[in-house]
Amino acid sequence: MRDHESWGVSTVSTTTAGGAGHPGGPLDDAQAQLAFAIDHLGLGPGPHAVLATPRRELTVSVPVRMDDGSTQVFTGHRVQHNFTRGPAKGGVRYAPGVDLDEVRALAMWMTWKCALVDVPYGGAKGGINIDPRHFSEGELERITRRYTSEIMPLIGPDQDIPAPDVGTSEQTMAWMMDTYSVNQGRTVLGVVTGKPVSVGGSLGRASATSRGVAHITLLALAHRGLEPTRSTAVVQGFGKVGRDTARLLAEAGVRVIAVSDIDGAVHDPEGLDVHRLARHVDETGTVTGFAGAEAIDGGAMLELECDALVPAAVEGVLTEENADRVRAGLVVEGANGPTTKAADAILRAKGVLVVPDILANAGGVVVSYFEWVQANQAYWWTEDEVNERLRDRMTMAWHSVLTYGKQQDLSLREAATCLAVHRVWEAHRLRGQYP
Ligand SMILES: NC(=O)C1=CN([C@@H]2O[C@H](COP(=O)(O)OP(=O)(O)OC[C@H]3O[C@@H](n4cnc5c(N)ncnc54)[C@H](OP(=O)(O)O)[C@@H]3O)[C@@H](O)[C@H]2O)C=CC1
Ligand SMILES: O=C(O)CCC(=O)C(=O)O
Repeated sequence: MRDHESWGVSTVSTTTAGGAGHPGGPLDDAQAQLAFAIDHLGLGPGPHAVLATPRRELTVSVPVRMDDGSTQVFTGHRVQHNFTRGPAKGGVRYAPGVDLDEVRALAMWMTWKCALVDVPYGGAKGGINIDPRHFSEGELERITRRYTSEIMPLIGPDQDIPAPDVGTSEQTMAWMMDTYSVNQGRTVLGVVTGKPVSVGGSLGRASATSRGVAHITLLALAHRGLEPTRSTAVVQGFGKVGRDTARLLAEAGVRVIAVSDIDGAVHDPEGLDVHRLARHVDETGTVTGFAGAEAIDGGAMLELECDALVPAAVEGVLTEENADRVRAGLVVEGANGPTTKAADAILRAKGVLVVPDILANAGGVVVSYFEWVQANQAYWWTEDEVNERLRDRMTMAWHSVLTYGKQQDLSLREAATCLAVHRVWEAHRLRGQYP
């Protein structure tokens, strides 16, 4: 691994970095989950301080020439929470309001997620505070290339491997891979995952997160004694995760009664025709206005009676304010951090089974791992091979969380976090990295 000091990358001290974050914000919640696991596992203040603190953080200015000739300077971040089990891994987010605390929380969740599904990575996340909808394709390309250049000291196929997240795409990853490769003077396919298949992406990666979410939803429904064809689902978000989750659930026979995007929600108690809805979104850019469905408020949609509610958009949508009105039997977290700590407690008290993000949406990073393995070996698997191996990993993770939760009388979130923290700390201990 390159010496980050020699690249001028700032490091962080345990006293300043990775604190509690905004009260009630994602970092606050992530830190509370870690504190619970540390306590439950009987690990002391030393392990707690190590795991509460990102190993590296980099904040960069991204100056970019706009189409009108002006120059704008954006702020980007890359946080590596942990890389004790392997290179850091995690997505890059382009969204308004992205800040260091949000990226810190998302990076910590990546560490637990990778450990839980036992891929040999640590956790990282990156982001730029922009609304990508307000920029042309050319501007997005220039923003991406400059951001990649600025975080270059941190990333690399053995160091930190970015992937798509909210507001980024396969195309973003192709630009990142190209920028990195041009600087190295050779093509480095393994530097990012979630690339287009024609430039070293994996078959099955585009729908992998959704495939994992749908598979876990079906396992959770079965756990509750529910047949897919007698079940209903509501999906928030119709992007890379939500859209295929809705499709795959519908293909499994689940009645998807409502979906939403940032513009609003559409509802049909008889079940939406998800394929027709996807065509409508391709034509109009939004789920709203879908013929034959009732338009409803996106917030009200979260309170519809259903068997499985799948928040697959942004964090902090199930809160102290609305959790008591949730009428779903299950919440399956397609998004990262959609349920606040307060909401989690309310849902648990109501008997709602919450399948946590680090389990439910881990399919993306599982197939990112497969993509990295394939790219490093320059040998490509069939889509069926990818999907089958993904399914096995997700099933294994589900059963291990369920079993540990039952044994220890823990919620699924508590069980998943404890299992993951235990694995990460075990790696620290075996490597001799403990205070
Ligand atoms: N992509 C991946 O592989 C993985 C993603 N995740 C997580 O899944 C979540 C979604 O990511 P992804 O699908 O990639 O992101 P996308 O940017 O592809 O899609 C986000 C979707 O959420 C919608 N949205 C945004 N804000 C709201 C809101 N307030 N109410 C309802 N819908 C909203 C967007 O609407 P609109 O289309 O109108 O903009 C869009 O449909 C994030 O939490 C991400 O971290 C987790 C694991 C892997
Ligand atoms: O595919 C990856 O590497 C990470 C995806 C991601 O950002 C996530 O799981 O939250």
